[in-house]
Amino acid sequence: MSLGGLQTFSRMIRGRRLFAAGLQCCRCRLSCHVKRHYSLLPDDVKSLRALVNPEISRIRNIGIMAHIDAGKTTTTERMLYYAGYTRALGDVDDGDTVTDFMAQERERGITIQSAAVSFDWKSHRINLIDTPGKNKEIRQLLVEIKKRTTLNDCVTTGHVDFTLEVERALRVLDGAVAVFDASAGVEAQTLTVWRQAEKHHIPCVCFLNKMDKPAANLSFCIESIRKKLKANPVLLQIPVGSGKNFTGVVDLLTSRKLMWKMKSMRDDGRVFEVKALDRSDDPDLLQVVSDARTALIEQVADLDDEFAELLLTDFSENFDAIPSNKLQEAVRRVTLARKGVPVLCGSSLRNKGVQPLLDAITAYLPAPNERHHDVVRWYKDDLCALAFKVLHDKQRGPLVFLRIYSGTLKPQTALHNINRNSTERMSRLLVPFADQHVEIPSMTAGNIALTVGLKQTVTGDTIVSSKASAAAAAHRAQNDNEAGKRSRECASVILSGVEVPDPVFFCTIEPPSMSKQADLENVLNCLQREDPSLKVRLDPDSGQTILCGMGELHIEIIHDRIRREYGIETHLGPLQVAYRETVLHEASASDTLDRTVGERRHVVTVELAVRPVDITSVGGSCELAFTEELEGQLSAEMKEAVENGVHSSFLQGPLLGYPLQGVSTLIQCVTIEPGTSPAMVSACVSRCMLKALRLAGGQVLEPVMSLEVTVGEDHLSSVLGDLAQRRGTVRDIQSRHDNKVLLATVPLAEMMGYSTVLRTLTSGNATFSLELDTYEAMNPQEQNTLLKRLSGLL
Ligand SMILES: Nc1nc2c(ncn2[C@@H]2O[C@H](COP(=O)(O)OP(=O)(O)OP(=O)(O)O)[C@@H](O)[C@H]2O)c(=O)[nH]1
Repeated sequence: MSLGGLQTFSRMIRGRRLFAAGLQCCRCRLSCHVKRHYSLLPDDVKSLRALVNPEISRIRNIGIMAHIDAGKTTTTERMLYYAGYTRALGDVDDGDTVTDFMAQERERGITIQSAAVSFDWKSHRINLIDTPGKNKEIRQLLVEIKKRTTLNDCVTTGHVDFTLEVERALRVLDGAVAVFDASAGVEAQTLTVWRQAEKHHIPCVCFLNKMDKPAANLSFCIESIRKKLKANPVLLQIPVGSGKNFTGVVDLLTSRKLMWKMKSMRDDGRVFEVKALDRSDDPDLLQVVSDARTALIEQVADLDDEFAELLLTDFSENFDAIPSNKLQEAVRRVTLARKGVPVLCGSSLRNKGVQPLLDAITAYLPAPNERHHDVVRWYKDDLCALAFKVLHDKQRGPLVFLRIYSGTLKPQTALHNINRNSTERMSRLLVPFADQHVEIPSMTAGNIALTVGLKQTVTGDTIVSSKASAAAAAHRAQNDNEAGKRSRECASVILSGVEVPDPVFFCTIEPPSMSKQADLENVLNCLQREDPSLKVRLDPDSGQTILCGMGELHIEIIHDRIRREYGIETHLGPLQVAYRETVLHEASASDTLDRTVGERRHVVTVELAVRPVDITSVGGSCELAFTEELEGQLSAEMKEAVENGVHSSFLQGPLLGYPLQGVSTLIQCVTIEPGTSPAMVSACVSRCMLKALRLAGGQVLEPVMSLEVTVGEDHLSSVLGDLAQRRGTVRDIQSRHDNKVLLATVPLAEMMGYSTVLRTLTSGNATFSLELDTYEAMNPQEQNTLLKRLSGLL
């Protein structure tokens, strides 16, 4: 239907609304006035061992996104309870919920790691992948960090520390539930996660929680979804009563009242009454429901041509008579096409409205086979899975969470990891149930599995059944691509994992005694496999272990986990900014290495040139090339030795020993006497590189962050003044309601203590987030100061 057609249709239906309103819509449903009592639970808690592979169309892989304190954990707990997987209602305020299972989380009442939980609801399998909440973690961790002397003057990097956790969870979701505090509407953090979900084209359902609060406001929330999220809210329920008197909802699809008539404060809300609206109901409610239902039909018809056609052909006399299943099918299409988001309401804490939310998840969010995954088709029915989380269990070793995209996973089989080019044996296959795991004999496409025995797999790796299967998939991809743009390499059949940003901070980490060094190394290896954004390296000069992370909180959490989970008390050195280096000019150098080791003489001569390249055009990396002549002359072994020599020089710049960026190297001549070892070739190349880099003149690059500050107009000028002193550049100042949103870039090194300063400047009325934007050359004066400071002269 054309836009004009839709508008005409919309006008038509608006005209009808006055005519068809109120009683008529109730009358047509009088026949359904059967009072029923629903108990959605079997008497006993379900046996987890009864879990079997569900049909793919009945699987829902979903996540819950929410602003701090919106009620994500409480809602999850209610879902598990009503689905029959927990006997008692968990309470975040008592710290006994199922999904927050790490010790730190229990103690702090926060959700750091994504935990996956599987449960069944009305013959559907729901795999709930927890997307971690951010601001509360940051706030609580800051309180702890402030208590420590070493990190007193700290930098907070806002969302940056945790973006990867959320991205990782979103990557494997098919749908999401956005939980809002109905008295607050859309808040800043939801906005960030919502944008991330949009990037992954994830269909969503909105749940307006906390309808029991006196300040809960339905129309305000709907407006904020429309305005702030730029989404199209499709209201499916009308709340009955408000504040303390919120007792249930009217389902606009069926015009039935779902009422929770609680007998006491301890009533768990399992049983609720479902009753068709009738004339005995409050006339105001009848009117509101009638208007809202007509508006819903109108809105859905505007968004879905199939529904609009059905209305105009079969129900043109009475739009309101459209069967609820037809309306539901249309809402589903609208949701899957991301043209609208169904909105429901309830109060998880008061045990109202969660069962209809579960119904909505199964009714509107997509099954795994309704989502498009680019690479998966090349595998046909072969196994293709993505490792989206690695955890370490003291008894069982690494536990790898896999999202299976195609094929079947069975325990006691060898699996091939394309990213690591390694094959390893998976010993056991489990269904994840927070910190309980249930063993099962096989798992099919669309599911979330937990595996034991994969020791090399890292978060983000693609797992297939064998090397041959990966090659067959690559072959299919190659054949299918007529233009032949796709390479024959495995890269084309790797699922896109999570992009790992470069770490911006680092610090030394020391064990309490040298005897614990090996244990610490082992722990750091485990942690790196869990979290690819954590980098660990050895300082070649001091021999110290260096932790590199996304932000102070990131490093602090790692520090905390080493202590709690592995029992090692470590000492962190001061946090330092991860600078980079580049060169200013082109320069050439040559070098000869002539060394006799034992009986053997090694002689090699190298000539090479380095030059600066635009750091933005090469995405921060360095380039290496050989002259055409050399390409033909060098053996594969010697070529690799030369490459190793160059790459090791890229890791340590000549000025301060920071990694190089934006440097292009051309190997012009390599002459190697027979008997020379590859290690000597690498050593000579590294030495020659150092000469060339020194001749080319060094330049320090510093991480520049993009900063977003939300502040009241009264405090804007003081925030701007402070930013100027921090070498900040203001990009834009936008208005958001009564606040100003300041967008700027600022060197990370200048952000020490920013959260404290901002709090003081604005009397606590500002929030900010910080993300790595780019690396930029420092001006000569700043660079000199830095060089002096780092060499101890200042
Ligand atoms: N009044 C009211 N309070 C609620 C409701 N749901 C949750 N709460 C309360 O809100 C607070 C936060 O609830 P949580 O479930 O921890 O929220 P969360 O979104 O999981 O929090 P994070 O994981 O830290 O982001 C707790 O004190 C809950 O008791 C509700 O429906 N009504």
